[in-house]
Amino acid sequence: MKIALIAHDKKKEDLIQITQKYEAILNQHELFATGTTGTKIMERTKLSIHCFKSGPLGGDQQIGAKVSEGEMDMIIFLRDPLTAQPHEPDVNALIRLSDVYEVPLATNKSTAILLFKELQNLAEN
Ligand SMILES: O=C(CO)COP(=O)(O)O
Repeated sequence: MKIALIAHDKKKEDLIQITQKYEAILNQHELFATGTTGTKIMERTKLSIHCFKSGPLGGDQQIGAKVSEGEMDMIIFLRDPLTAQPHEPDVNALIRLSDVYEVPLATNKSTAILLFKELQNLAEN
């Protein structure tokens, strides 16, 4: 599967920790990320990730373009609901496109873990 990993700054540590925990299963998939998120995950895991631009510089839109082309199967987007983002329209556009194309998208850690567990189930069965 093609999986996008994105986290706002205050959620990056959470995303790093769950990617570490599920590294073995994520390693079997093709990973994408916004720039800073992907770089930080690669620093702390052995995962190989294709990094797009940083979110505020268009990375969310690049991932949205992949969704619209049928080139993204799952998105983990740990949003910070308590901090205003300068690129809020881009964030909303990506979430909207994931609904348009029915791409599973997790916006918090609990849902992300459920999706990663499902990846494990799919690999075992
Ligand atoms: O802002 C983001 C998503 O909206 C994340 O971008 P970075 O991974 O570049 O910090």
